[in-house]
Amino acid sequence: MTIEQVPTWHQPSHPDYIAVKTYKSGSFSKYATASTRIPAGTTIAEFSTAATPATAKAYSSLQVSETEHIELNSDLLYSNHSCDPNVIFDTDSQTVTTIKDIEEGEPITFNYLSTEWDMAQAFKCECGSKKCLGEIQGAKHVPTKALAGYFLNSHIKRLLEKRDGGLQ
Ligand SMILES: C[S@@+](CC[C@H](N)C(=O)[O-])C[C@H]1O[C@@H](n2cnc3c(N)ncnc32)[C@H](O)[C@@H]1O
Repeated sequence: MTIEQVPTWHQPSHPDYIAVKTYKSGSFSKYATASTRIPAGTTIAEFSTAATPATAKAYSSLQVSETEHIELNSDLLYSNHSCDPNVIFDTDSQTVTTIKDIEEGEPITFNYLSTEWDMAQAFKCECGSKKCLGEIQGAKHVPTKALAGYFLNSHIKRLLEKRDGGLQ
């Protein structure tokens, strides 16, 4: 298992929108929540500000192109995956935007399959959504039709097209 990253940034990094909470003991127990009610369509962060190139993909990195990964170096790291997410990480504009109204205290989640092709560390999803996809390993491991209806970043669309002709 990849070692958890010790925060090197000033916390909280995005207090206007994000409060980090802990929900269990042990590894990977932190999660980002809304520090206030956030309406749909709100850009809550620009991740280029603090991000640095990742030397290797890791549980903490975000894939931003077919070959590049970054470390976010902010509380955005604690955004968990959901198969029914409420924000998108747009790697072209390098912004995080809400796609639903999010109530104060609600987890901030995005679809890791929208950024990650073949993850360094797979996990069994605990999002609890009715449409939960189960094991999350990256878009490479998911049938194309299961990704229909999700926001996908341009590099994931290109990789799907190379794999099997794109969304069908
Ligand atoms: C970038 S971290 C997200 C923050 C993480 N919860 C933490 O405390 O560092 C990604 C890791 O969080 C866990 N994780 C994220 N979303 C999850 C989910 N829906 N179900 C189970 N584990 C999840 C997995 O261990 C994953 O490798």
